[in-house]
Amino acid sequence: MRLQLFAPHNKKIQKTIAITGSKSETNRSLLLQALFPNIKIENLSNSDDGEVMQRGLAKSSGEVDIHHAGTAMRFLTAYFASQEGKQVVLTGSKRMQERPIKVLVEALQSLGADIQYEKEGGYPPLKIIGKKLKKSQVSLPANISSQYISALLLIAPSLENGLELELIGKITSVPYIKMTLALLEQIGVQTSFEGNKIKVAPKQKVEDNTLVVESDWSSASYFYSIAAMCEAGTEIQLSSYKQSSLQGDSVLAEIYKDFGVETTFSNNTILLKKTTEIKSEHLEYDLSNAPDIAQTIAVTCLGLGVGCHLTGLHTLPIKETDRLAALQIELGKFGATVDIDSESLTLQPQSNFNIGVAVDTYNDHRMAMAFGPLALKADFMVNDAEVVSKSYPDFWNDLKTLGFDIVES
Ligand SMILES: O=C(O)C1=C[C@@H](OP(=O)(O)O)[C@@H](O)[C@H](O)C1
Ligand SMILES: C=C(OP(=O)(O)O)C(=O)O
Repeated sequence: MRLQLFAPHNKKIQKTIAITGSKSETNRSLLLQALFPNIKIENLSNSDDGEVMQRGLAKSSGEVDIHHAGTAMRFLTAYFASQEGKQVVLTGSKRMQERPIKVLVEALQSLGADIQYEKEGGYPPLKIIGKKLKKSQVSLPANISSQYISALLLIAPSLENGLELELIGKITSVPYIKMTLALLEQIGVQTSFEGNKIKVAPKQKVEDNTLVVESDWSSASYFYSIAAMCEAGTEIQLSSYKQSSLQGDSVLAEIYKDFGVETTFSNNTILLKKTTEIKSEHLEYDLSNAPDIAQTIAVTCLGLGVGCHLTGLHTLPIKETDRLAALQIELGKFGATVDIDSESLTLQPQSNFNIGVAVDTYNDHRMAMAFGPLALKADFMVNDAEVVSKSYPDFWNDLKTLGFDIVES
């Protein structure tokens, strides 16, 4: 589906949007619920990634296909490996078969797991024969994806002696590891994270518990970008959010102050207010703790004619697509000058945009959603716009609610 996007007539937007639960919290909560069935979950994500996780957890044999969902791939690998009596082939989309999983597989194998590669070594699909894992100590590299670490931590309370992880190298995407530990703590599991060591105590049963998933901050990023590109006086209210979030992407509230967007928290909502015009001509952020908002920020900067230097982006080449390469190409279509290396992106400021461009999305929901707000500055098209369903199926409808004119072309 190709969509043509046009800006709202009124660029002083005043609207309210309800966003569903964080996909990261959802997929962790679902796994914990599979281990401890007396856990209840509220405000689940309605994303494809949440759905494939639910379907995967319901299976105990045959093929489990998690499509593009990185968290489902990594979390289910650990889950099935530790479930005696279950035997599956865990697979995913063509891209998922290019996303590395060796670090996690080797860590699980050293704990005693039976996992074999069905095709290329180091990559899905995986043949997993579930076993009772008896060992409780493992070391693994921490600089490639935090999802390997979260996957191990999530199954840790169900292992007879719990788990001790030693993390090697610089730890990436740290807030996601802390989110996993916080959810374990919420269900009564003892954890500690000191230096490069994480410990999780075993737990056979947990008290009845309801995990209330906060709405998705990565999804909120697109509304920050819209607010930043709108006229002063714009107010966009989003629910349901907390001031003390488990999601690292809540750093948006700080970052977007630089773009003239103030955030007010009240009664489980955030109000994004565009107060002032941006003053800087060049912005710099280290996004190693919040990699999923890199595309949003790059496009906001393009829209506002601001230059930026984004660092800490070393995980972007192994996400849904190589996001650094994809950004360089697609920002370039609007006339932008973009330099990339293996962990950073630099955008030069510019004031005119090419119009009528067709943005390619590379099976990456965030390529589509990050560019969406740019319709406030230039009419353009988005190819394969349905990709948004990976994390935010209602995205285009919510943009229409804000007054964007969106038609299929
Ligand atoms: O644990 C999680 O829920 C996630 C961790 C991050 O991945 P990396 O740790 O691979 O950067 C993030 O990009 C992804 O969208 C979700
Ligand atoms: C990187 C992402 O997802 P995952 O790794 O879970 O596929 C994302 O949603 O931006």
